[in-house]
Amino acid sequence: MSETRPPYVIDEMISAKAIAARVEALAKDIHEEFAGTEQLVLVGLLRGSFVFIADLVRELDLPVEVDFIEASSYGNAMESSREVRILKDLRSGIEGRDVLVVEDIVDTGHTLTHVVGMLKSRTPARLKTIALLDKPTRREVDFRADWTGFSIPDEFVVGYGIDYAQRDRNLPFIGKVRFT
Ligand SMILES: O=P(O)(O)OC[C@H]1O[C@H](OP(=O)(O)OP(=O)(O)O)[C@H](O)[C@@H]1O
Ligand SMILES: Nc1nc2[nH]cnc2c(=O)[nH]1
Repeated sequence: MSETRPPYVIDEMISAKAIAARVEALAKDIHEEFAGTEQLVLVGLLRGSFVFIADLVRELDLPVEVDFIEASSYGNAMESSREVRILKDLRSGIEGRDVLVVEDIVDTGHTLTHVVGMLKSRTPARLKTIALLDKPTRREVDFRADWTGFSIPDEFVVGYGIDYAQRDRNLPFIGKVRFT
């Protein structure tokens, strides 16, 4: 789909080392919050969170179940459609259970607002959210994750699971896209 992507370079914004240190610290917070929970359900939002959840879960010394929802609102574009489509739902029921939704980035806030609303209607015991990145200046709806890795400026970012038109998810760092 290269026709949707003009030429660009990627400038590193957050190094792989800084991400690893932050994920380790976040895992300590999660551990404190959910210590004693019988089995925490980690819900990763595909596709962007797959790297973050993989690193986070390996830092958690808790009984966890891992499940996924696939949500999409950007397609191959750089602007949100504001219409969140659920392409894949959870396999497990979450009624009466503790749930942590794991997201890569909160931008307009539409994706997590939609997903949290949907999951709350299933009456979990506790539902919390964690996002690696937050772009607070872009918010269009009132949403705040319970834990955030890094607050970043209004730049279009890629790497560590996050794509530009399905590319660059495999970069080990977070970088900003700069058109050339
Ligand atoms: O706060 P918002 O403006 O709603 O944006 C955040 C969402 O946008 C991206 O998803 P995308 O729709 O690109 O799907 P993907 O995760 O499969 O790349 C990202 O992974 C978040 O889920
Ligand atoms: N790739 C990418 N997807 C997003 N979705 C919402 N914000 C962003 C961003 O900065 N980069």
